[in-house]
Amino acid sequence: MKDLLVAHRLFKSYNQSGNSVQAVKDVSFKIQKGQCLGVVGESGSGKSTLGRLLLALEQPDSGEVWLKDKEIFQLKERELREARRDFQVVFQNPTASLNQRLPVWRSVMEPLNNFPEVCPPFLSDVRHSPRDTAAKLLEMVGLKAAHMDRCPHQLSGGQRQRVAIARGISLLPELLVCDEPTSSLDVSVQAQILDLLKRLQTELGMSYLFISHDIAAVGMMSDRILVMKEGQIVDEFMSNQIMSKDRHEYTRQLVAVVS
Ligand SMILES: Nc1ncnc2c1ncn2[C@@H]1O[C@H](COP(=O)(O)OP(=O)(O)OP(=O)(O)O)[C@@H](O)[C@H]1O
Repeated sequence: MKDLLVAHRLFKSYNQSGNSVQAVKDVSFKIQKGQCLGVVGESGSGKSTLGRLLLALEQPDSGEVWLKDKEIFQLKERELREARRDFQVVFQNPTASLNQRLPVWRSVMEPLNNFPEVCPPFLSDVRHSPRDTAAKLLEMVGLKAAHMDRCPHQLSGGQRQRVAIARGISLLPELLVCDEPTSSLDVSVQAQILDLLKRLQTELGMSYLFISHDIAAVGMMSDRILVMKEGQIVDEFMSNQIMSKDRHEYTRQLVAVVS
C-alpha cells in the first residue's frame, strides 16, 4: 500500500517554568492511504502534541513530516495553506472548536469557503448552493436540515461533535486527525460517534490518525496502533495483535484497565 504520511524522527520539547519537558521524543511512523493509525497512551504521553505536529500547528525541534511528496515544515505559508486542504482535524471539544455565535451551517461551510475551487464528488449536485451543501454534509453525519440554523448551544454534545465531523470531511481530506473525538461525550453517545467516523472513513476512503487514551476505542477504530509513553513509542502493532503475548507491559496495563 502507498504511504500517505511519513513522520521521521520527530522531537518536540516545551519550556515549563524554566524546565524543558520533552513531549515527543524521536517518533517515527507511517500512515498508509486509507488506513486508520491509532495513537494511545495516558494523559501527558504526548499524543496531542504529535497530532498538532502532523497538522503543522506546531513546529518540531527537529524531524520531518512528509504528506504525499511534501515536507510540511518546509512549506511556505501559502503552500501550507494549500496543503491544509489535505489534512483536517476533529478535536475533543466541539464547544471550543465551533464558533458559538454562528448557526451551525455557517461553521460547516468555513473550510469550503476557504477553498472555493474544491468540490468533492459527494457534493457535486449541491455545491452551487451553500445552504444545500451544508444540509448535505449535515445529513451525512446524521443531522437534519432542521439543525442547520441552530447555534451550537442549542445542540447536544453528540450533535455538536457531528457538526465538527461534517466540517472535517467537507473538503474530503486525505487525512483526518481525530484527537480524542469522543472524550467529552456521554458514554452512550461515544459508540455512535465512533461508528459514524468508521463508516465515513470506509465510504470516503480517508486515512485517519485516531488519538485516544481509551485503548478499546483505538482498537475498534484502527488498523495499526502506536502506544505512547512519556513522549516515546513503546509498542506498535496491528490492531488484531492487541492481546498478543508479545505486547509491551505498558500496553497490557492499558488493556487490563478496560477489560
Ligand atoms: N503548549 C504547551 N506548553 C508547555 N507544555 C506543554 C504544552 N503542550 C503540551 N505540553 C506538555 O507536553 C507533554 C505532553 O502533552 P500532550 O498534551 O501532548 O499529551 P497527551 O497525551 O495528549 O495528554 P492529554 O490526553 O491529557 O491531552 C505534557 O507534559 C504537557 O504538559
